[in-house]
Order: sequence, then structure tokens, then C-alpha cells
Amino acid sequence: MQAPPVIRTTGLSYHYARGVQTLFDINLEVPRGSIYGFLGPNGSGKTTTLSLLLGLLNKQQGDIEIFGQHLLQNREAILSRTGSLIESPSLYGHLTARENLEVYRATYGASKTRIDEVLGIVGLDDTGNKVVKKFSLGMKQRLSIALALLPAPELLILDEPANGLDPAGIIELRALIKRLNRDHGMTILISSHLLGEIERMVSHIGIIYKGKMLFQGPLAELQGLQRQRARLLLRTSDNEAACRILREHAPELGEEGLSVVYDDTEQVARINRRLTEGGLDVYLLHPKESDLEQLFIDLTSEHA
Ligand SMILES: Nc1ncnc2c1ncn2[C@@H]1O[C@H](COP(=O)(O)OP(=O)(O)OP(=O)(O)O)[C@@H](O)[C@H]1O
Repeated sequence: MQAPPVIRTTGLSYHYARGVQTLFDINLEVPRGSIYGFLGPNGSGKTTTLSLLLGLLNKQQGDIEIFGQHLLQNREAILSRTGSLIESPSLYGHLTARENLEVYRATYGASKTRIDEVLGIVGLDDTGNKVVKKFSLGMKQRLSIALALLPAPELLILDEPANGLDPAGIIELRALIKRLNRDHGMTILISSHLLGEIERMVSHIGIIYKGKMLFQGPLAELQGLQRQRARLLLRTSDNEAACRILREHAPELGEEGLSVVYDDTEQVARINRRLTEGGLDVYLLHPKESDLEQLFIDLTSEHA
């Protein structure tokens, strides 16, 4: 039997002000052991959803279950097993990484040895006497994650942790998240507005747009959808005539030429034949796998 999801929301809706609804019927399912990428453009409702999961906002409609328990009745027990980074915690710039962790240690009831463990996990164990104001943004972000790790959580919820990081910082963050998942068995829910940022670490994806879920499932399922939407880019001696000849392939005329949907390489050959038989010269036939980012843009623009 499949393990129940670590997070399950049912029909979660939310509005800040009367009449302005922010979330509509969100059914989130975060499988145990997954790295779940919660993806959506700015303002789509990610932070609101995560705040509801952490009890920072009060649920208005729908249900939230974490570790198989209702959040409302079991808030403390659930939150003691959950680490989060939702707004940057205040780090003390004049203190070292270790001293910052020491300040928060008591709050979480963590042992002294846990400080060494989390410093090692986030790769800040060799920063010695360096004070935090001299840290790079990536190092500060990893220290913030170290704070969230103090209580040795089973579930980690990170809101846009890659924001503002340079490519090297993003690579380090990605490696850290994978390690936490693989070596420490943590289920991780991570939000982002850029698919490219999280694509290489997540096992599952949920796409939210204007407060509605547009897609949810394993990354492979999204990649399957991407393949179905692959298009063939064409340039011919008369692109408008080519559009007429290929009208059942949903042609789209753009600056690059025209693009059509296709299923396989045999179909590419057939398309080429039909165009030449129609008296056109074919200058370019280029299979174009839309990348996942494009699929994300397509999915969201279809609902704009
Ligand atoms: N405290 C608030 N009061 C009123 N409206 C709010 C509040 N917080 C967020 N909103 C609105 O709710 C919507 C969703 O915001 P939310 O912060 O959840 O989105 P997001 O996907 O996390 O975006 P971002 O990445 O920009 O934070 C937005 O339209 C936002 O303006």
C-alpha cells in the first residue's frame, strides 16, 4: 500500500479581503519522501498556501492534513516535526554562524551537538570566526536553512529559497536540498517562480496560477506533457501557403517561421513531402522540444 502523503489539502480556499479571493480549491498532495516544487509566477498564491500549511494564517475553507493529522487540532505536534523558511529569519550580522544557531537553539530545544550537525549539513562548518555580515547571500540562505534544521524536522517547507542567489549559490542550494532528501529522508516542499531553478532537483511539481492549481504530479508526467506539445519549426518559400496545406497540424505563424504540432519523425517526413508536392521549397525543418519553462509559460498563459 502506498504511504499516505505528508501534506494533503482538500478544497483549500482563502481570501485576504472580502471579495478578493486569493486561493481557489487547492488540493495539494505532497508524497512522503518527495521533493515537491511548488511553482507559480509572483502573486499566484504560493506564500499564502505555505502560510496556511504552517498555521501562520488561519484556514477559512477546506482542510489541511499533515502527517495524516488535521492541522487545526494537532498544530503543535505537526509543527514540531516541520522546519520552515518562509520569511528570512533575522540573522545577527555581528555574530558567527555558530553563535547565530546558539541564539535559536533554546527556542527549538535542540542539543549543542545538533549545532555541529546542522553546520556540517549545510556546509558552513568551516566558517570559524567569520561574522554573518561578511557572508555571501548563498551562505546566509544556508544558515537560515540550518536554523530550520535545528529541530531535525521530517518535513521542510522553503518559500523561494533561491531568490536573489547567483548561479553558484543556486547550485549549492540544489545540492543541499538533494542531500537533505536523500541522506536525511526529509520530505521537502519548495516554492519558486522559475521552473529552471528547481527542475533539476524536484521529483514532483505543482503549478499554481492566479490561486488555482493548473498541474500536479510527478516531474515525469509534466515532461510527458512537454513532449506532447513539441512543435516542428518550418521555413518555406511561402509560409502562408504552408499553413493552409498543414491546417490540421495547428500551424502558428511567427517571426521564426511557422510551427506545427507533430508526433514522430515519420510525420516530419510526411509533412516535408506534402509541402514539396504542394509546390513549396522547404528551407528549414527543425523539431523544437518546447522546454519545460515554455510549457509553464504556455500553461499559465492559457489561463490568463
Ligand atoms: N497580507 C495580504 N493582504 C492582502 N492581500 C495579500 C496579502 N498577502 C498577499 N496578498 C495577495 O494575495 C495574492 C497572492 O500572494 P502570495 O504572496 O501568496 O503569492 P506568491 O505566489 O507567494 O507571490 P510572491 O512570490 O510574489 O510572494 C497576491 O495578489 C497578493 O497581492
